[in-house]
Amino acid sequence: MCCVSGVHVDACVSFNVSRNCAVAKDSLGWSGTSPSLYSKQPFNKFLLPLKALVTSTSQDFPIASLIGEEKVGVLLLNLGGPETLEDVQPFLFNLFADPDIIRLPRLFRFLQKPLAQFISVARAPKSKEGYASIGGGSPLRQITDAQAEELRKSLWEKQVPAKVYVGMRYWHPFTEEAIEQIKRDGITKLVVLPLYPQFSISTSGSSLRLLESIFREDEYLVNMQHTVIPSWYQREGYIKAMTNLIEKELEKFDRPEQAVIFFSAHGVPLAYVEEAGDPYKAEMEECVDLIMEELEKRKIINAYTLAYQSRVGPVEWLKPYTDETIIELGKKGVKRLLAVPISFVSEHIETLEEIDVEYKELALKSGIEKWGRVPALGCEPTFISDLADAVIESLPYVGAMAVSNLEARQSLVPLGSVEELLAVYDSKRRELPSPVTVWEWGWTRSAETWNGRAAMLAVLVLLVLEVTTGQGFLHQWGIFPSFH
Ligand SMILES: C=CC1=C(C)c2cc3[nH]c(cc4nc(cc5[nH]c(cc1n2)c(C)c5CCC(=O)O)C(CCC(=O)O)=C4C)c(C)c3C=C
Ligand SMILES: [Fe+2]
Repeated sequence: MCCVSGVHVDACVSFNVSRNCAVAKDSLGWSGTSPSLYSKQPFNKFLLPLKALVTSTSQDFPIASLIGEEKVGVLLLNLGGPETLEDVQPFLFNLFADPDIIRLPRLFRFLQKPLAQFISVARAPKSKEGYASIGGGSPLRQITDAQAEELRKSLWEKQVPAKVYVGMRYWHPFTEEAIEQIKRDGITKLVVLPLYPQFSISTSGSSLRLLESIFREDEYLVNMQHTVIPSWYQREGYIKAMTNLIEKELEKFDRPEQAVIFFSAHGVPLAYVEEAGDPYKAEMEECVDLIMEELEKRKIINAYTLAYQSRVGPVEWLKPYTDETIIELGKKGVKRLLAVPISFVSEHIETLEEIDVEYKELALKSGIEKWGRVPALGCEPTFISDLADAVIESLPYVGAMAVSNLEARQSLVPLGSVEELLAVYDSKRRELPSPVTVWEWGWTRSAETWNGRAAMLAVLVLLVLEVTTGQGFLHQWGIFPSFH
């Protein structure tokens, strides 16, 4: 680790990220994308000296005195997934109606729902095929419920009698449903824990934004003390749990030392990182670096790489892309590949279908002879116990003005209230270009409102015609077939 407690973290992380990319280049001989300048990201306010984060344990806190008569709740935030094939289109509608997934210029916000309807109907057949091939629906709800139950048990074993709730962003149980239950149960202290190890505007950010709007409108919630753990990829327990899984899968190879460790993260449009200040890429690179350091401590020094999967639409997403990288590695003569899904802690459609079927097939076609895949963490005990520790370590800051308070800034987990966390990235945030290009028509902010609206309505009519007839300019340009 290059970071020492007390060293200013901006400098520390940007050094770490650059070094990380250099290692990837050396070990595989191809150049990845250049590292983003992390010190320019607005969200780094919440990053803390890494050594402190990595070495923390729950034993540092007098737990009983923190809880007292309070009723503690933990709200796990997650994406949600369609449980049946009939759910697929409405699930996609909810996803594309989210301005953190498709952000239209202010002038065109009124088109968000029609556009979501259009894209969800267009995409549903392909998505349904994917969900049909993994058993007819997403396993996310079941796995997240099991994680919530294991987390509850772990907290109770650590003398924290908390209730754990699941709030999904795009499907049942919706965040609103979880909040209603939290109110019925009379929770007085709430820890908000997004189940994404790395922060992205499109995932944790979106869930927190929704939560903020719910909190703002509700008298009970406005007064409820809460804190948020926005990302936790740097925690020792998580890093060790991931490393254990990788080590175990490597042992299944005939010559483990020759397997390339292939971290595959869910992508985001490049503009999220470069224009909107999403810390996702920097956090991902640092996470991979920490796992590789832990492997090195165990004398495992395999070559490795990080690529991004699951892009939607034809705009540029984070690179290198997983499919192109697999082909590249095959050309370079790599014969053994171990895929490691890194951005999500449950099995889901993109591990079970995209990685296990599509990328495996591509790898075998590209000359890879032995393919392995690390399972998602699910209810792995080291991981669950570490999540419980993260919750316990956050308790002293529930209700405190964490971010503006020096003590909290130096705390063991990065904390902040929902409102404060969002304020930080909103302060610099510009409009996010949509991952779908249909609206990118060179409209300027100064364009006349009504001219613009009339033209966009005309486009909408064309789009509706295209969906209903299956023919038109988007099909000709291959825009629909390029959805993942
Ligand atoms: C960290 C993880 C994820 C990021 C970042 C993310 C960004 C992102 N996703 C889409 C579009 C889709 N995502 C879909 C499913 C899906 N996405 C994630 C995670 C991240 N998404 C998960 C875990 C899942 C699967 C849920 C499940 O049911 O198992 C889908 C639907 C599936 C499909 O049709 O392929 C879409 C569409 C965008 C546009 C985006 C960033 C802007
Ligand atoms: Fe996604």
